[in-house]
Amino acid sequence: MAHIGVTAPALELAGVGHAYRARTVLSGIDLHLPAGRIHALVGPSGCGKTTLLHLVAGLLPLQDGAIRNGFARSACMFQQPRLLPWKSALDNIALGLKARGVPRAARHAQARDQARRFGLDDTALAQYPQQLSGGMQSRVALARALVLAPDLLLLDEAFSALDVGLKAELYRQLLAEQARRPMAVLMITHDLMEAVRLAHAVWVMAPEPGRIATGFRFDDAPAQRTDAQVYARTAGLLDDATVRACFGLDAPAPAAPLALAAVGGLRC
Ligand SMILES: Nc1ncnc2c1ncn2[C@@H]1O[C@H](COP(=O)(O)OP(=O)(O)OP(=O)(O)O)[C@@H](O)[C@H]1O
Repeated sequence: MAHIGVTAPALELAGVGHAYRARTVLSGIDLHLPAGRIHALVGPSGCGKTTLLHLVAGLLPLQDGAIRNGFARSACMFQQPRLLPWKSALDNIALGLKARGVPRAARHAQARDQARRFGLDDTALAQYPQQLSGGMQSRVALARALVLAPDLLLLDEAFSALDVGLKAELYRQLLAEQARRPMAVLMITHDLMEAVRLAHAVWVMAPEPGRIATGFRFDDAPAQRTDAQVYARTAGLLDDATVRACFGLDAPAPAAPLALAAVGGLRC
């Protein structure tokens, strides 16, 4: 893997591309994610978001460009909780700690601690994944990622299968965790509003081949954002001609375009 010369902990992508056989699905992706920031990559289905995240996570070999992950500890959460069915919720949360060689009593104590912050009590922790609701399984999956105290968290459509109430709860928990212990988060989603709610920067991808078409910065703390701000900013993004083109939407109505800057957004 090629290296890029930077010193501060950051995730750096330069000119990253990928092809499946002869088909190029990603081209020329540049990204700089510093510590303590949340960046969202949004784009239509099939534009290569998961491929990009898998390249960052090292789950796919790098073909083109350079990726430098300057963070010491990374963790991932996927759309499917991917829990081990033969292990209790507690053991699932403690799995990564076990892989790191943390002794049983210590890893269970850390896992319990993390689980409590996510509203998982001892009864839930003793259960096996198939005994838990989908929402509980997602909490276990997020706790399993965060118990590792990652300084880079990769989220692949982690919340997209959840109902609105549970989404809001996991958003709160993620942001509370970030306030407690700042980490960089790279999340991919096709939900523009989720990106606007959680991220400091939203990068919008165009398809065929997948590439970053435009980006927006929101400098306020995600945890402080009100619903009204999130709705207004999402509407502002949806008013942008480049964003609309990326999602295959018609051109915006000519009347009264919403100035994104008026609701605290800046084009990157
Ligand atoms: N293993 C593979 N072999 C061949 N083509 C693949 C493979 N994985 C993904 N693709 C194709 O590459 C393109 C990008 O897929 P990818 O899953 O990265 O997109 P995505 O933006 O995450 O999509 P979605 O939002 O629907 O999950 C798609 O056209 C997909 O069909």
